[in-house]
Amino acid sequence: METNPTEKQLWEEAVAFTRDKSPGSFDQWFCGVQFDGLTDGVLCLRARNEFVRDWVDQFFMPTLTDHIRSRTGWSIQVAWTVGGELDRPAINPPPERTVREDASRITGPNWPASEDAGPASQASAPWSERRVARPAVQAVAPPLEGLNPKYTFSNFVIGPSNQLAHAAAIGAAGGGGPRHNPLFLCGGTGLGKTHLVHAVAHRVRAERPSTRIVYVSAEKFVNEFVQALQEQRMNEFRARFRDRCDLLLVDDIQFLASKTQTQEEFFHAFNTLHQADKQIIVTSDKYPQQLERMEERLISRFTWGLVADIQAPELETRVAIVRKKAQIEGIEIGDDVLLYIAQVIRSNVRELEGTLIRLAAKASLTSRIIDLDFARAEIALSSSARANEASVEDVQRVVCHHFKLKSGDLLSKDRHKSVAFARHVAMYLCRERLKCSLPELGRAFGNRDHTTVMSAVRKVKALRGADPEVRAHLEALERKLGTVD
Ligand SMILES: Nc1ncnc2c1ncn2[C@@H]1O[C@H](COP(=O)(O)OP(=O)(O)OP(=O)(O)O)[C@@H](O)[C@H]1O
Repeated sequence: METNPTEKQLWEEAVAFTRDKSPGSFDQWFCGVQFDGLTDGVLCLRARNEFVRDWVDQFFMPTLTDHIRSRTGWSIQVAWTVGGELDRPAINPPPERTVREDASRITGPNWPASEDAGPASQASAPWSERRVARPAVQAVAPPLEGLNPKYTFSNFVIGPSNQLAHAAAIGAAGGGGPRHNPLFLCGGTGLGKTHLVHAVAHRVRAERPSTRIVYVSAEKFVNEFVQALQEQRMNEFRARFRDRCDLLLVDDIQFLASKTQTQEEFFHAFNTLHQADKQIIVTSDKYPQQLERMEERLISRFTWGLVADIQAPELETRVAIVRKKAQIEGIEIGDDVLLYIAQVIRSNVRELEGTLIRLAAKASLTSRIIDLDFARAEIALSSSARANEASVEDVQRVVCHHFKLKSGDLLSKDRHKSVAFARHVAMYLCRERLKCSLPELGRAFGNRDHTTVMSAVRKVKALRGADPEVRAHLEALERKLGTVD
């Protein structure tokens, strides 16, 4: 097919732009792709086989078509032809390379080591055969944005508080045991939900590298959806979350609250994947039934598989977690100090970890060893310093983070139960800890009357005595604000 030079130029620019991001892997795949033209926003490409088409489509096309779109303003659709001779491949294959060399070339920061390159016996095959030999390329999982390399199953400490969630995650990763679909992981902040989701992704990438994994936070899902709507790229968006996905991992689903259109879109993606028996894992800070401003049909789907909760870890698990983190970070610390940290920080693993890292940093700066006296003094110091330095804004920020609200929610007119509760808690904490006057607090919380503040403070004080859940929230918040006792 003859191509207009300008269009060809656009293609070449987009190729160069995309190639820059990961030249090794790009070359590996694009020697199996040919440009057949770009007309009226339709990009015609030919792929050597379906495997190459699917891979390129999923991992390179979004960047490539985005680039053309940004240069032209066109909405780009890709039309693939599969098979036939490629007389003008996008990248010319280098004539003399061994498979092992090729594999080491595609090993970048996000790529597994070259032992994934496939059998050495292939090294003697000609490039033209090797480049389409599935094992050589299939053994390398594509990059997956946002995964923490330390969040693996082997770095996860199992205890009574999380063993169900852990076993279910192993099952969802295909590691034996029952597989539940969807798997809904829920629990308070910093208890390891994201860690388990990343661990599933790492395990699947290592064991079944051709699995197409999509990992997003619910917030990112919303943003991508809105952007796709604005730019009229819904087909592409739907393809990403429905057709080109074998494993969907969505963190913090509670973020979809009130976003009805996004919920609708997520509902359809969920159904498509579920019907095709594609694994879905969702995390949330609440049980499905407690999700507010979420469509009923979505809530009911979340309960189709397994709802596995994670509770705050018990003392033994906390000690084991601090020990594991110390090993991972290479921090020398005695058992008595481990126990002390685990005793004073009770509700949140993220905080446990933060305390350990802070102690290690301070010890190294002051050339001290981390003994019990040092740990006691430092933890007390940082607690009171945090308490003294706290301002109304700090309290509001910590409360928003704890209850997963947006920063403006506490000052808004939103009277929804969960927002109002968080607002009352924040007012209570400011009054108790910072000794602010009632009118001062009224002003700081969206110009409310001082009587509103007074009744909020009274209400929370009463609930603290009567309701263990409220007490647990307050204790967690106070620890975050600096009272570790
Ligand atoms: N059982 C565990 N073993 C080892 N590390 C853990 C465990 N549980 C939590 N962690 C660690 O605690 C930190 C917080 O965990 P994570 O981010 O997974 O929490 P989360 O439940 O997703 O919290 P949030 O709801 O705030 O996003 C991470 O560094 C994680 O590695």
